[in-house]
Amino acid sequence: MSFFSKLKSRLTRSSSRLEEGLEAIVAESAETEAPEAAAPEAPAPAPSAPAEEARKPGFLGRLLGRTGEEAPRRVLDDAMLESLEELLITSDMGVDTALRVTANLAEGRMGRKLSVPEIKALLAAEIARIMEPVARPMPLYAKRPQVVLVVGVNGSGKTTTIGKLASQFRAAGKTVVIAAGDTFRAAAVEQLKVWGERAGVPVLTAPEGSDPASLAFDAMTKAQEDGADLLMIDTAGRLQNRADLMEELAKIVRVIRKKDPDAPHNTLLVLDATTGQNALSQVEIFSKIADVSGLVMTKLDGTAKGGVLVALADKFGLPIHAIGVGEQIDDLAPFDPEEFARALVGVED
Ligand SMILES: Nc1nc2c(ncn2[C@@H]2O[C@H](COP(=O)(O)OP(=O)(O)OP(=O)(O)O)[C@@H](O)[C@H]2O)c(=O)[nH]1
Repeated sequence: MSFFSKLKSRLTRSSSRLEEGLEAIVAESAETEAPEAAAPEAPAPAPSAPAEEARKPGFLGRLLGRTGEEAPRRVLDDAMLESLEELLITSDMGVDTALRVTANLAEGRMGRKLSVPEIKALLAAEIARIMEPVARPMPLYAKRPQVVLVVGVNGSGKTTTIGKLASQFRAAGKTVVIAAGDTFRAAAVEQLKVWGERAGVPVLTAPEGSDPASLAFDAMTKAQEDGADLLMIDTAGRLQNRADLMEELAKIVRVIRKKDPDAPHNTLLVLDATTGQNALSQVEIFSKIADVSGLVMTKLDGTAKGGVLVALADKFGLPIHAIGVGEQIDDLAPFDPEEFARALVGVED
C-alpha cells in the first residue's frame, strides 16, 4: 500500500466528515438533473457496477472536478461560503484559517457553479499551499553531536517519536545516543529503554528523581566521547507547574551549552493530533518555555482532527518535520503537504 493510501485510510474520519458536509452543502440548493439530488430522501437503486464505472472520469478530470454532466452543482454565493467556513471550522481548522481558506477558494469564483469534486480539489490545493512552506525534514548539521531536545506534554508521543527517529537515523548510518531526561517518572524511563533497544541505540538514564540537567551533561559528555552524530534528549512534560518546567528546560540548555554554545541545535515539540485545537495552545505555551524549532505531529492515524495541522501551519509557520501514523517503529513519515491535503479532504486517487 502506498503511503498516500495508508494516510488516506487513516484520515478517513476527517475526510468522510468533510465529504458528507460538502455533499450536504451542495445538495442544499443544487442545480442538477441528477435524480438523487432531486429526491434526496428516496434511496436510489444501487447502480450496476459497469454503469458506475462508465461514469467514473479520468484522473485529471476528477482532480479538476469534471465528473460528468450529472454531478450536482451549487452556485457559489455568500450563503454557500458561510456554510463552507462552518464546515472547515468544525474540521478543526480554526476560525482564522477556515476564513482564509474559503476566501481564497472564493476569489474569482463567486457566481460559478461548483460540484463536490471541484470544491474538494480547490480545498486540497488551498490547504497544500498553506502546508507547503512548513513541510521540512529536521535539518541535519555537520555538528557532532547534533543535540535534539524533545519537548511536549506527557502522553503526546515523545518517547515513541524519539524511538522512531533514532531508528531512522540509525538506518541512515548515524550514531545516536538518547538521554532519558524525564527522571521523575520511572515508567517513562523504562519505556524509553524499550524503544532504545528496538532502535538499537543506547539510552542513558539517571536515578529516579535526580537532576535532568546533570543527566543531560553526562549524556553530552558520552556523546562527544563516542563521536556520536546525534544526541536526543527526552524531557518532562508536566505543564501543571509551568514555572518549574521552564526552569528545568532552561537548566538543561544552560548545562549542555557549557559543552557546545550552539546546542540544542533542534528543539522538537511533539504534539498529539487527536487533541485538536488544544495543540494550538500547546505550541503557544512551549514556544514561551523553549525555543521550539520544529514540530512532530503524532497519532494522525484514526483521528478526525487532522485539520488542526492546517491551523498550526497557518498560525505559527513552524516546520512540521514528521508525522506519526501508528505505534510501530516504522510509523513515522515525512510530512507531504499534497498527500496530506488530498487525504484530509478525500480527493480520490
Ligand atoms: N496511534 C498512534 N499512537 C501513538 C503514536 N505516537 C505515540 N502513540 C501512542 O501514544 C501513547 C503515548 O506515547 P508516548 O511516546 O509514551 O508519549 P510520551 O509523550 O512519551 O508520554 P509520557 O511517557 O507519558 O511522557 C503510547 O501508547 C504510544 O503508543 C502515533 O503516531 N499513532
